[in-house]
Amino acid sequence: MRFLSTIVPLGLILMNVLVVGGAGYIGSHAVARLLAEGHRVVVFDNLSRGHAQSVPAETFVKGDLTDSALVEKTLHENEIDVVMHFAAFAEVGESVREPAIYYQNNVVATLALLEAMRQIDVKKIVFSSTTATYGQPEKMPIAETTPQNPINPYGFTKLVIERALADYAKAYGFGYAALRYFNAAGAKPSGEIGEHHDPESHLIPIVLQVALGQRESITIFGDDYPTPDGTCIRDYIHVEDLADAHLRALERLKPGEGICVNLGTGKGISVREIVDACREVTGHSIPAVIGERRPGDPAELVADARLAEKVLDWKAKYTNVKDVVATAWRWHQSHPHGYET
Ligand SMILES: NC(=O)c1ccc[n+]([C@@H]2O[C@H](COP(=O)([O-])OP(=O)(O)OC[C@H]3O[C@@H](n4cnc5c(N)ncnc54)[C@H](O)[C@@H]3O)[C@@H](O)[C@H]2O)c1
Ligand SMILES: O=c1ccn([C@@H]2O[C@H](COP(=O)(O)OP(=O)(O)O[C@H]3O[C@H](CO)[C@H](O)[C@H](O)[C@H]3O)[C@@H](O)[C@H]2O)c(=O)[nH]1
Repeated sequence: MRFLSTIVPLGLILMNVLVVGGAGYIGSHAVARLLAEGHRVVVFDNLSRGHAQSVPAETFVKGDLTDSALVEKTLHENEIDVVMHFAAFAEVGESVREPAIYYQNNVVATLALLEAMRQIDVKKIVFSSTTATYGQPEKMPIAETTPQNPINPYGFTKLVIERALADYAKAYGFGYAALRYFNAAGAKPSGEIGEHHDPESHLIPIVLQVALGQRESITIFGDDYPTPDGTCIRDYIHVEDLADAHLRALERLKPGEGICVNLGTGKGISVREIVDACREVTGHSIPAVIGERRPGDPAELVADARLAEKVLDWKAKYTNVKDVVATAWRWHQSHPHGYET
């Protein structure tokens, strides 16, 4: 007999959730939140870019998405109700240099996951999509009605899966959410878990590594963009706000329907402003040098997140970038080498 989701008072439905890529940065924060809410969680991750220490050991299954037998077994034995899918390669610059691994891991491996789900009749999924599916729109902020024209392979791979999910919803009755995150940032305020990529490519952790004395300076990739201070503008969304949106999406999945929403704060912050915020939070001078533009980088990406407010009843709680940086700084100070002891 299929283990039915437990219905507890106050209408909260507890589910069996498979978190694919749950040992990564955003996934581990979602896992912590799911467990805190009482859901039953199984983390499935090949640890290619994640850390077993970031999730409770009893929840963890090591495996690759392309190992269909293992994915099916995990779905079946744990009577999974819904999948949260974070597993992917997620670096714009790397995707330009190495598109093959992006198409393989983000497209081929995800299609294998969808097939395994179909085999076991698990048809609910929350998918990590991205702003990168929009490319460089002419108008800011970016709404969900903005055409999706990616300008780098990473964005294309995520758009392919959004389209596949829409078709799987229509043809097979999948219920899905494609959450288009803007730039994930920050860490759990307790400092227990946070961002650890090796090598690190994301702006805030790199700037904080300068403050920790692990790098001499931060290189700003281009100061000749058509933005007020010449550096790229992004919308930095706290990882705890992302986790919150996932929980809300989970409760709203319906067979045959898709929820496609932006997750951002609606505020654009330049690279220089991030460096300044890090200087203020850490009290370190953080030397910055200007370098070449990084291929594949759009000048400006800012969310119009009003649809998420309407559909998920969700709004970013962290709206001041200094508060976001402060949580990241707590994590980096307590874990200067990330999850490595
Ligand atoms: N970080 C951001 O700013 C951002 C923004 C938008 C969207 N996203 C998306 O959110 C998701 C999570 O991003 P993140 O920053 O936490 O990345 P991450 O690299 O920290 O986490 C990804 C996890 O997936 C695992 N994984 C990768 N391929 C796998 C496979 N084939 N089988 C099993 N496990 C596999 C990795 O080991 C890692 O633990 C990604 O899908 C990414 O595209 C991230
Ligand atoms: O050493 C650095 C690192 C980054 N940057 C700049 O800082 C900004 C942010 O760069 P990140 O690498 O931190 O993030 P991206 O905007 O490239 O991409 C992130 O957000 C995207 C969505 O907007 C994707 O989803 C992607 O997965 C995620 O890594 C960019 O303008 C980048 O050029 C620097 O100037 N110097």
